[in-house]
Amino acid sequence: MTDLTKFIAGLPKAELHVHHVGSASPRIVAELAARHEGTSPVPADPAALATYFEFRDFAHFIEIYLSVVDLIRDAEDVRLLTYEIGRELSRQQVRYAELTVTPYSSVKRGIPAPAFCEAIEDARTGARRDFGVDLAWCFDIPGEAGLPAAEETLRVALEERPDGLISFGLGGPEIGVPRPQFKPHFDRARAAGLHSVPHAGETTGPETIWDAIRELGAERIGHGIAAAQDESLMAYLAEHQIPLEVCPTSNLRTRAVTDLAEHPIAKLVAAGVPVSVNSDDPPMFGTTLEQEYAVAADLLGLDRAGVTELARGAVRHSFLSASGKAALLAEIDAYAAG
Ligand SMILES: O=c1[nH]cnc2c1ncn2[C@@H]1O[C@H](CO)[C@@H](O)[C@H]1O
Repeated sequence: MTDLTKFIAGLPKAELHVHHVGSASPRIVAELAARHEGTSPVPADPAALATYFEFRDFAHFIEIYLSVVDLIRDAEDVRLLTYEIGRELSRQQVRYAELTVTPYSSVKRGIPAPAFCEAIEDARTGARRDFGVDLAWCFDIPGEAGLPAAEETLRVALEERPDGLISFGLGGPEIGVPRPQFKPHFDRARAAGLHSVPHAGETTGPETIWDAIRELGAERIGHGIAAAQDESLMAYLAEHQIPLEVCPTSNLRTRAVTDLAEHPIAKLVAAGVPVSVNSDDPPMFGTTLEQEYAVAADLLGLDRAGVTELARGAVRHSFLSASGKAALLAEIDAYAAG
């Protein structure tokens, strides 16, 4: 383990772009697959999952992702999965994470919204108590399910309003899922005090990011790597300090980029675009947040001060309270000075 890797391992962190079901560890996925033996294509053997999580392209990734979503069949599955995510985050010194949760996918599979929200809130309480990790929720629309999913996601957000809910997002494929159709839903979510953080520019071009800004009022962009194709967009993101939640290994494994050496994060940073580094769906991509910091350090030529600044930036870009930000920034600074 290099000195920088050791430094990253102990560095207090915030994670802003990590998906609920996408964070299910091979052990949890295998346990759920065994519970539902014979009714799912997902292997019940953790070792076989590595092969199962190899993706031909983004559409194939979504297909595999949804096969794991099918394993989440009751509130206890939801609670177990969410609590264990807290354990894994604490192992990486993550103090705060904004977890992207897709209530529509579970409600559609028969888990009532109140039970779903109670389960994630139980896990949130447990993660804070047992692991010292503060979880917050982003409720996202699974874009491939269109307007019915948008309506239901907004209804659950506004009617259930779990304590940890802080933002409203849009995930799933971008191709064939134009962002403007969701303007009414984002308008109502923002009017209710939720932050707007849609995915855009992951698998489509800069125009999707412009739509996310102009139509959905995006305060941050999920991925947004296509901004590197549009100088005026990068200048706009830099001027208005609209951060990109960049997930380098995700982009490689879903084939959004062909080679890490070609990843546009360095171009984005050079243009002054604020970025954070995130793991997205860590077990599915064979990565961790720690590893993403190491990948970013490599791509950006960062030393200890550089990765410390990455961690500070994620805290600044987060929707933590001012006091929460101050406390975590102070902890990061104390660690870096040690
Ligand atoms: O990298 C990603 N991009 C877009 N959507 C993603 C990603 N990772 C996980 N999801 C999830 O895929 C589901 C599709 O129904 C959504 O729940 C979205 O949150």
